[in-house]
Amino acid sequence: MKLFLKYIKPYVYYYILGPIFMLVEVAGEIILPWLLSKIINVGAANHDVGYITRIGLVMVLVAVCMAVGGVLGAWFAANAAMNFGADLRMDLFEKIQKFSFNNIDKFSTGSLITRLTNDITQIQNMIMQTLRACLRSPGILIGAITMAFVISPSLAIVFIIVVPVLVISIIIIMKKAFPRFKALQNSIDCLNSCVQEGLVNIRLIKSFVRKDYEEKRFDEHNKDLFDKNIHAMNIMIKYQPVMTLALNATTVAVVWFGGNMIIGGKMQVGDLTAFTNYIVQIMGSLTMLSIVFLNWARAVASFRRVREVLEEEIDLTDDNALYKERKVEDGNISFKNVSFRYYKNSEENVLSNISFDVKAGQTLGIIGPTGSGKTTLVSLISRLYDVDAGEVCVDGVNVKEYSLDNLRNGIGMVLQKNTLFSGDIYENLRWGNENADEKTIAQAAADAQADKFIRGFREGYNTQLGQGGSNVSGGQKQRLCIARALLKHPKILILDDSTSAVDTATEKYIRNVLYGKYSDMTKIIIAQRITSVMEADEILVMDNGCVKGFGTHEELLKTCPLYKEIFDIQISKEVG
Ligand SMILES: Nc1ncnc2c1ncn2[C@@H]1O[C@H](COP(=O)(O)OP(=O)(O)OP(=O)(O)O)[C@@H](O)[C@H]1O
Repeated sequence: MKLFLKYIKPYVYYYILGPIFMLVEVAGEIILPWLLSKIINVGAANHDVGYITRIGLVMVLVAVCMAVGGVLGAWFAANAAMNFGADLRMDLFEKIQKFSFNNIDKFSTGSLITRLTNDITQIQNMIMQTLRACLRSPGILIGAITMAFVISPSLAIVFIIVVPVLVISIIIIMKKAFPRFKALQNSIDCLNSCVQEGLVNIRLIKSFVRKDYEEKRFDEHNKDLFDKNIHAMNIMIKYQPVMTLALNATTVAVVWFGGNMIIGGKMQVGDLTAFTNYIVQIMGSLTMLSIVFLNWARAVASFRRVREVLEEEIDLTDDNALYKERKVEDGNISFKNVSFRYYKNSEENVLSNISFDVKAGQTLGIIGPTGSGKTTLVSLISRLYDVDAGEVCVDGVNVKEYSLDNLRNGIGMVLQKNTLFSGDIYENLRWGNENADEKTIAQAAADAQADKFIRGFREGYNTQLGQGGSNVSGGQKQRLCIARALLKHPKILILDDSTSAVDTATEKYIRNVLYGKYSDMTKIIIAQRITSVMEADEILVMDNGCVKGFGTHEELLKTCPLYKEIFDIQISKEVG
C-alpha cells in the first residue's frame, strides 16, 4: 500500500476531482427518473403542456451537467491512471537497469517485459475504472435504493432479497478469479519469452531449419495462454447472464406487483416507470462494481509481480563504497587469491585462487581452452560479478570501493558477444563518447581498422545499422565495437576474443595501433589464437579456472607445458 501511495501522491488532486465529477453524473441519474415520473404523474395526467415543457427543460439541463461531469471525471481518472503507470514503469525500468547479472538471471527477459508492459497496463486500467466507479456505482446504488424506498417501501422489499444475493456472489467470484488471473499473467510471461527468443534468434532458427520446432513451441505457449484466458474469462462469461437473469426476474416481479398495486389504486403509473428505471440502475451499478472488483483481482496479481521486481534486493551495489568520488587514474590491476563461482550453492569454483598483477600501460594476454574461465576473470575487473574470496584491485583500491559508474567509466570492454544498436554508425560509436565530433570518431574508427569499410558504405558513417548490427559482417561488427571502446579512452581496455572474426593481417594492424598509440592504456587481450597474445608484456594461461602459467612468451614456452602445447599445435598448423 505504501508503494501504491508513492505513485498517487503527486497527482492526488486527480484522484479527488475524478470521482467528485463522477458524482455529478450520479446525481443526474438519480434525479432524471424522478423528473420523468413527475411528467407522467402530473404533466401527462393533467394534460399540462407548460408543466411538461418546464420539467423537460430541467431534464435537458441535468443531462448537460451530467455530460460535463462525466467528461471531466473521465479526464481526471485517465490522467491519474496514465501518470501512475508512467511513473511506475520508469521506476521499474531504472530498477532493472541497476540489476546485477544474478538478479537478471532470476527473472526471464520475457517476464520483465510483461511486467513492464502488460502488468502495468492492468494496474492502469484498474485505477481508471476504480476512479470512475468508486463513488459513481455506490452512489447510484444508494441513491436508487433510497428513491425506490421513497416511491414504494413495500415494492422495494424485493431489493432486500436480491442485493445481498448478488453481493455474496461477487465475493465468491473475486476469490475464484484471483488465482486464475495470476496464472494468466505467468502464461503471458512464457509467451513473451518465447516471442523474444524467436525474434532475436530468427537467423539461427532459419539456418538450422528449426522453423517447425519454433512454431510448435509458440503454438504450445499460445494454446496455454488461450486456456488460461478462457479459464479466467469463464468467470465473466458465467457471471454476465446471471446478472441479466437477476435483472429481468426483478423487473418482472416489480412490474407484476406494481401492476397489481396500480390496479388497486395504491400506486401511480409514473412511479412504477421510475421504479423500473431504478432497478436498471441498481443492477447496472452492481454489474459495474463486479467488473471493477474483477479488474482489481487481475490488477492485484499484476501489482504483486511488479512489486516483486521493485523489492528485489540488488546484490551488487556501491552503497558501501569508501571512495565513491575516486576515478580509475592509471590502470594498474591486481588479483589477490581470487575465487569465484556463479552458483553460490555449487561446490566447484569457476575461478580458483587466482593471483597476478598488471602494471598500468602493460598488455596482458589471456589464453586457455574454452570454458577455462577467461571471460569470467575479466568480468570481475569491472564488477559485473563480485568475487567470493580474495580481492580484485584497480590502482591499488579494491573494485568494491569505487562507485560502479566511476569504475566502469575507467574500463572499456569489448565483449565476446558484441552488440550494436539500431541507429546509424555515428550514434553507435558515440556510445563511447557522446560528445565526440566527427573527426574524433573517424580517428577511433581508423585505429580499429574500421574507417575504410565504413567509408565504403554508400551512406558512410550515416549508414543505418539493423538491430544488433545485423547488416554488417562479424568482423566489421567487431571492429565497430573496438572503435566504440577506443572512443571512451578508458584506462583499461579489455578485448574478449573480439578480433576472432577479423583476418590476421587486420588484427595485426589493430594490435600495432594499440601497442603504439594507446601505449598508456592497460590492455587485456583474451584470444584463442596464440599470435594475438604472443607479443603481450605478460601472458596468463588459464585452464579449468586455475592459472597454469604467467610470464612472457619466451618464459612460458620453457615453463608452461599447456602454453607450449597450444603454441606447437597452432604454429605447426600454420607452418604445415
Ligand atoms: N552466466 C553464467 N552462469 C553460470 N555459469 C557460467 C556463466 N558464464 C559462464 N559460466 C561457466 O563458467 C565457466 C567459465 O566460463 P567462461 O565464459 O569464463 O570461459 P571462457 O574461458 O571465457 O570460455 P570461452 O573461451 O569459450 O569464451 C564455464 O564452465 C561456463 O559454463
